[in-house]
Amino acid sequence: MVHHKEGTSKINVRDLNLFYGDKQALYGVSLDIHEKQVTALIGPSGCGKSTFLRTLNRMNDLIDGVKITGDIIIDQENIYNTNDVIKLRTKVGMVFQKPNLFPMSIYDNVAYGPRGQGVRNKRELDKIVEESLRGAAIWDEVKDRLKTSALGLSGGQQQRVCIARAIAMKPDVILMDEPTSALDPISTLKVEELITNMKKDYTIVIVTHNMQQAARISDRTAFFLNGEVVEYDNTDEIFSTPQDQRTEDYVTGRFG
Ligand SMILES: Nc1ncnc2c1ncn2[C@@H]1O[C@H](COP(=O)(O)OP(=O)(O)OP(=O)(O)O)[C@@H](O)[C@H]1O
Repeated sequence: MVHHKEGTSKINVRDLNLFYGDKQALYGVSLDIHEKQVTALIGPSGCGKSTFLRTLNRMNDLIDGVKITGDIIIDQENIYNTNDVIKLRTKVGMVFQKPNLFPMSIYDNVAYGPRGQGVRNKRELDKIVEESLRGAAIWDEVKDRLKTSALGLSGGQQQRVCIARAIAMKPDVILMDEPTSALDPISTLKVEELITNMKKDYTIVIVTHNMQQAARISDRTAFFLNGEVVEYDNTDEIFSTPQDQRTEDYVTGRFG
């Protein structure tokens, strides 16, 4: 018998199909993502991991000709039934593959979202900026240069400021699309440590090409192939005793 890790489900995906025009990219995806866990999405290039990740905060809405069927329920609410996409993206934040800070100061980057939501009080903004940078384990490195350009930081530091910028919006869920693929090994380790610490406060879904990374940091892993979820289970199970031959072939490096 398989013992599933404890956890309350935060996101329920049911029979999700996604089409880019005539081309179907996701086929009948159903899975539950658990609260305050790290869920990793793995699979070969082009299998639909990023597409799936982006459905969770409706980032695909921005692409012409996308059609989606099925349900994604977050906290009992079908996210495709709401008109308030801004609120959804506040609750479900995102960190991209390459750090994408704005050409402004570190402080202004982190304060950008809260200011947009109407926070004007300097004391309050200072507090949010400090808490967010602390939450992203970068405060000590930047506290003396908050007013300098964020683009002067190293790539690894910039990625942690991107995480701080996501945290500043007080999200429940943080989506990360290969957040360490542009980073050197030491920065990668720092971001992995950070993700591990963040799961006490956030539900994290991460796309990664790095299987060691999925094994190190995630609680659950979904293996995607050709737009389908082949297997979804506790990460330990996926890497030690996968049920499907295709999962085994992939995690042992026989293809991909
Ligand atoms: N904007 C788009 N328009 C049309 N097709 C797209 C678009 N974005 C992705 N696709 C196609 O959808 C499929 C899934 O792509 P997706 O980027 O989700 O895969 P992935 O598993 O994240 O790949 P990778 O690991 O290389 O990032 C691919 O066939 C891709 O070519």
